[in-house]
Amino acid sequence: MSLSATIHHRLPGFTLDAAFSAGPGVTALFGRSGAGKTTLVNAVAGLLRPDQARIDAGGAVLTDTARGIFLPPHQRRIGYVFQDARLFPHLSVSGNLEYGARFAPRAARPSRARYSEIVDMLGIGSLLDRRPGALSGGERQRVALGRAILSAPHLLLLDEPLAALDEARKAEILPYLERLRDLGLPILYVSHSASEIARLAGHVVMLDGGRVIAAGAAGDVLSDPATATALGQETGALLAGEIAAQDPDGLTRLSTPAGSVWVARPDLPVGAKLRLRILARDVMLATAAPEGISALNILAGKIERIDPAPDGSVLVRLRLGDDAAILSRITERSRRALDLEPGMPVHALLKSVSIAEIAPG
Ligand SMILES: Nc1ncnc2c1ncn2[C@@H]1O[C@H](COP(=O)(O)OP(=O)(O)OP(=O)(O)O)[C@@H](O)[C@H]1O
Repeated sequence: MSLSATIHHRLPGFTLDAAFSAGPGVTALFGRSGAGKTTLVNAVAGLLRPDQARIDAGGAVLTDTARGIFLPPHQRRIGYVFQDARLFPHLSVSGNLEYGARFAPRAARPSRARYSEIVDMLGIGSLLDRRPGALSGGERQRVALGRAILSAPHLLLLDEPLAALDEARKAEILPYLERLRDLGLPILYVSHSASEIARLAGHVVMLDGGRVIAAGAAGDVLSDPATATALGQETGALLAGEIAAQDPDGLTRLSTPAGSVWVARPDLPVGAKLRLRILARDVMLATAAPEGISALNILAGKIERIDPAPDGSVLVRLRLGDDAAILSRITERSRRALDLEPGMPVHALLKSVSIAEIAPG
């Protein structure tokens, strides 16, 4: 199942002109406030009738303005979860879930076993008799996710599902979103948070001013300097790694396409796969292999490009081996002092490396 969309829509003072596709797993829609994310998601859901558009999902044409096709929202097989759960306050949790199931076409209506499986997956079994007013924000979102999944959708649209939650509730719900992702359904996930995206998304579509400015694998988009304006201090790259060894001094060696990286020991076995996030502001550069320095993680690479960053610093993109790229944010003064140019070999000193995600399995 996949989604492909080309949408052109004019609002007073704003034009959405975007084309993108999304396959199974999470595709993050990312961009600053006012970039057009909600307008785009509403067009996919059929809540907005675009001026010109073609939107296909799993072979079905949802919108094709050239042929006068516009399926109403309830016929699109799309589950939509908003920032605020929007549960029916007068129905119990089970009433809300059953309402979702009623939207599934007869042939796809969830069985009792499927219903229980989803209730268990979201950890809401003990809440079934309660009304939404008696649930925490995180619980309400889990019920809203359950209601959406039980409608047997071909596609899930999650519009900032964690935005209204505090950090503790966010941390509580993220593992459920990971399980949801692993169901293999395409999920379009609108978020402002680079760390959520680093944790959940396989693909990223970056919007700015109603246009797609970068799209592709999360690692490629997040290390694309074009995305720095939207990401600000959160600009940083992803690096895939696998636990290679647990050293006796408490550090763990990861093998990555860029070479070995050491992190404080995560409680995981050798062979476990991880996704590391390396913020551009945490990467220093040296033109010669540094000696007498306490930094553990020093990777050799080559400068691919140098771009001015919005805050007056510069972003240096380094290629590290065939399969990895990271960004370093340095001052223009340092760039000049080191005479950095594309093509130069350099050493990257990683001041900090965080684990963005532990791959399932
Ligand atoms: N019904 C409308 N009429 C006129 N302008 C609108 C309408 N809806 C949205 N806009 C404008 O379209 C632009 C995109 O809005 P949209 O809500 O899609 O952005 P967004 O990326 O989802 O923002 P946020 O992250 O703040 O939710 C904004 O400039 C907004 O003011």
